[in-house]
Amino acid sequence: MAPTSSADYLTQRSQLIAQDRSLRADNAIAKDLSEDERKADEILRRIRTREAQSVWSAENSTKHRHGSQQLFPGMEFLTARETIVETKLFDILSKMPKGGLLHAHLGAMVRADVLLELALSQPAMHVRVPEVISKATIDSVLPQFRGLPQSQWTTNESITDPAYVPNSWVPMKNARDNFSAVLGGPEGFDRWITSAMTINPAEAYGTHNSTIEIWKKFSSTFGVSEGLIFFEPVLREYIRAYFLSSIDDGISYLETRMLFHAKTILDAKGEETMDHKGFLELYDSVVEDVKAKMKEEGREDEFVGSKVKLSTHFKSFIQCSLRATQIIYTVLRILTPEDLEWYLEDCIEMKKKFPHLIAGFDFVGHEDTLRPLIDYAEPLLRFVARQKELGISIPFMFHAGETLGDGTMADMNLYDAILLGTKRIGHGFSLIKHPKLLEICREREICVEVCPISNEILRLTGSMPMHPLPAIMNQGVRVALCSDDPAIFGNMGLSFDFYQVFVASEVNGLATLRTLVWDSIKYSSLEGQQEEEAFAKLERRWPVFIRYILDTYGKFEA
Ligand SMILES: O=c1[nH]cnc2c1ncn2[C@@H]1O[C@H](CO)[C@@H](O)[C@H]1O
Repeated sequence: MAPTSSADYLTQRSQLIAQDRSLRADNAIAKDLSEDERKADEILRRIRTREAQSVWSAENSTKHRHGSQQLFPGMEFLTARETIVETKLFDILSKMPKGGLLHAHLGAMVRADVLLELALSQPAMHVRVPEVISKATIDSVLPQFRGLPQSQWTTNESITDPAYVPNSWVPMKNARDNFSAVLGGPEGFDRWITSAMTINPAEAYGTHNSTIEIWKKFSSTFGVSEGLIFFEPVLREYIRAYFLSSIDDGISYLETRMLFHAKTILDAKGEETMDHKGFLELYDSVVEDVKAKMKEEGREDEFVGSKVKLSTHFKSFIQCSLRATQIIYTVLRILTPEDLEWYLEDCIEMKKKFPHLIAGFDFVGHEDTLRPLIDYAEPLLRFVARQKELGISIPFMFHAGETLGDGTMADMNLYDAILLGTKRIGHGFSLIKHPKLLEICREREICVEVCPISNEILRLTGSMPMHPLPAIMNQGVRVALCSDDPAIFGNMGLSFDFYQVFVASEVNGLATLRTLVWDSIKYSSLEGQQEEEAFAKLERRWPVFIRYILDTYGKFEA
């Protein structure tokens, strides 16, 4: 009905806004904030408004060094990063307990400098290149690393000496120590390797500014880092560093995608003997180590999955089945459907051996250019039937719709993911184009693992204000924010992704943050007592976070 007075108009306006937002997951929580949370919400909003002016406005743009010439909230992350870390809002978000990280690729979870240090401590680690490294080749030639068996260790000195024999192995430490002074010496070596394992703003926003081009660079980083990571002594410390740095950012539960494409990993002797079972044992033992360390430090609330104390005779059985499920078994979408069979069988075997560790199954790799899900429908349907027979459950957690396409193979993956019964959707960037799928996701609570910074760096969006996330959230689809490949993008932890999302929408408030955090546990693989434990830990930590906001910023930002 047309409004009859200005009071009536305002009432109708409020109703219309409320209706429009009624589907949002944070809607109920927004009405249910405690007094302290309401104050914290006001502070957050005020800081956001002030920093939009004091930090992210045109007046500051001249200070700005790389990439885009303009500053604005939610702008290109690689250009904005050093500014973000100085803001009050970032300080607050970095203190927030984040819940779970549900979309993360193991091969890209530890900072390049930390990985380099871990690898350098191993005398077995060698490097080789197809050409001598010089000013002319350093920008195009990529190194290959490998932990060699002792019988194959070399005493070669340098990969920058003109006498270097192409493709011969050089101990990594020698290659670094003797890296030519013209190329910056040992620090030049570190810079070279780091830039081969990360994406910089000149690439993302200049030379590789399209999804196809940036994916070439992105894929090449994995080729360099895998030789450093997948060597048992490094891998063990790498996983530990991944857990501890995540915990430091307030992440208390990790559901990690591990690529099981290679059938073996190098053991401590440099031999290819560590099979998938060996890898899962190693992962498990690091989980236990980290849990023990957190317990020792009285920080059990910061990491989920500690063994539950039970006094019944079921104790040992229940302890064993109650540890956190943590690994999503992934393969590359280059496999033929025939080759996939071996992996599906292997995945079932691993699930039987490590019921607490295997949380799901997924395909990885560039959706725009590699095989679509429909190619695998038959073996996947048999896989589901096999699980029923065996009484086990390995839900699909498919990457789907990580694309700008409309009706393309990658976009169509969304239909297959949903028909195949996916529990969550990885990325779902193109989901917003599909009204029926949005409705299904909302009704079946298929949570979308949204990776905002990844999407921006891989050029699906120019900046956060252009990202479909607000539209997805307004449609009532459940979301978990995720970092995807932070070692490559520089968005370590989850604080950066939360930051970019929070500044890019005026609707977002404390209730949004709370909902995203709680949903990251609700839509994780945690169930029953473990899920309750995770929520209980969050309930204890959240008020400490709210107190921090009030105590640190309450006076100044009132
Ligand atoms: O966002 C992504 N979409 C699809 N595949 C990915 C993404 N991030 C990483 N990988 C793929 O995962 C493997 C390492 O586990 C790499 O092959 C990489 O291409």
